[in-house]
Formats: sequence, C-alpha cells, structure tokens
Amino acid sequence: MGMNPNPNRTPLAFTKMHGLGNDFMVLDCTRAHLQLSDAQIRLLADRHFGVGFDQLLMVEPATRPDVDFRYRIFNADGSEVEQCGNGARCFARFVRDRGLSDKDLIRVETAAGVIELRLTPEGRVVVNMGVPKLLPAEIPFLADAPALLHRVEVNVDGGSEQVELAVVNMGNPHAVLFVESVDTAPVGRLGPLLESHPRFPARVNVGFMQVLARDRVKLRVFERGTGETLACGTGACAAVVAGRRRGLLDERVEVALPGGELRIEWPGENAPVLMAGPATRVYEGLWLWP
Ligand SMILES: N[C@@H](CCC[C@H](N)C(=O)O)C(=O)O
Repeated sequence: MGMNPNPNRTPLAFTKMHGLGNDFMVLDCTRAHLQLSDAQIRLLADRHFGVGFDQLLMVEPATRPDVDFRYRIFNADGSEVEQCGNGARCFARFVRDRGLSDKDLIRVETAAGVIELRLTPEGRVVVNMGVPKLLPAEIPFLADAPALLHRVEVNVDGGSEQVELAVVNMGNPHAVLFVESVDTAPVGRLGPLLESHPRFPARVNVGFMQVLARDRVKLRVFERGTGETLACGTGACAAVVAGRRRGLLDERVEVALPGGELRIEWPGENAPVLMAGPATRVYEGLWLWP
C-alpha cells in the first residue's frame, strides 16, 4: 500500500453524502494511507471555507481477516470517535457504489468494534449496532451506581440547575433527556454544558427525546464535537434503549429526527440494536488545499 507523500498538497477526491441530513465527507483510503491533522479536518469541515460536514469518514482496508473494511470517523472539531450510525449506512452505500464490495452483508471494524451492515433491495441499509453498554464506567460517566435516570447538576449563568438523564454507550457515549416537547427543549443551552460536563470524562452526545407513543418518538441531538445535527443514528439507538429500559417503548420504534425517520429495534438487555434508514450520495468533489 503506497503512503501518500504529501497529503497537504495532493488534491483530495471525496464523496459528499448524508443520512437524513447528518452530512459527511467520505474518503476512499483503501489504496493509499492518509493522515490528516485536527486542523486540516476542521478546515475541511468549515461550511464557509471548506467542504462543510458534520463528520469525516475514512474507508480503509481491513486490518484483520474476518472483516471487509476498516472505517474511521472524525467529528467536525477534528476529534476521532468510536462510532457513527448514519455514517455506517453511508459507508455501506459508498463501498457498494464505488465497486469496492458487491456483498449485501458487510462486516466492518470501527474503533468501537465490529459492526454488520446489510444493504436491502430497496436501497436502505440495516445496521447491527451491537449490544448497548449501560454501566457508568462503560459510558464513561461518573456515578456511584447504575440507575435508569441520574441527576446531574449543571452550572448555568452563575446558578445551578438539576437535570435528569439516562446514559447509554452505543460504541460512543450518550446522555438522553426525556422532554415534554422537542420544539421547546433547551438543546442549544443544555447541549454544550452537558457535552463537556465533568461527569462525562470523554464528553458526551446529548439527546432530547419526546415520547409520542410506545412506537414513536421525536428526537433532537446535540452531538459531541459537532453541535446539533439533523439526525444522529447512535443517538436514536441510545434514546430507544433509554426509553425501553424505563418501560415507555415497545421493541420497534420510529424515531423522528429533524432530518427524517429511522427505524430502531431493540429486544432488550444483552441484545444488539438494529437501525434501518437511508443513505444518500450528494456529489463527488475534488478538494484543493489552500
Ligand atoms: N452522527 C453520528 C454520531 C457521530 C459521532 C458523535 N458526534 C460522537 O462524538 O460520538 C451518528 O449518526 O451516530
């Protein structure tokens, strides 16, 4: 495999994709290794001076024999993260469209472990997102004991506010708040405060969920390292897990996000979460370094 001698100058061929408006710059790194600095990723992510995206996805060759590819994920702030649900569906569409794989069932290694993706004849992608982790240390979240809801004190404008939230790790860390209405939920105010709250040592993605019925919820997510997005796949999985554990939801749930709907299935404790939704290619581009 050749090493790209100078990624700073070599134009970067990329594909712009989205999953329900959660948008990605996708790079085919299967033939040449590419290393980007945090600052370079932040420039590419910039919606005025760069390509603009929520996450950068790098598709790489597998490093072990039992998987088809390795897939790496970087937030818009340059941080590398463990998992991305909407990105996983776009990854599957990308490798199929570019002829990198003709398999309907693809196994891929991520920083959070191996996940399986299935392309359906209708053009959707079903992802086995693995078994959620629920213990505080696994999130990671600082707490004395596991609980369905934890109380967290947030400092706001010189005062403090108590917030109740559930914690779930879907490969990446999530906090889920149950709200009366997602339209009036304090996503912009509490999202950033909770994202970097000291009780979440690795920071956290923050979901605000409104339960409409046992099989239907609305969700907005303030994502770690990116801000509020139009959809968050792992956030949808985490929200359904949190709602199921509190006895509020059935096994199959439609999750309505600002960018569209995901179908999430979770039988319960020790079972993997299944996520189904679309993956859309928008355009091909060539980035020229300034
Ligand atoms: N948009 C994603 C999640 C991307 C990573 C996240 N911001 C994190 O820092 O963990 C999804 O669809 O799951």
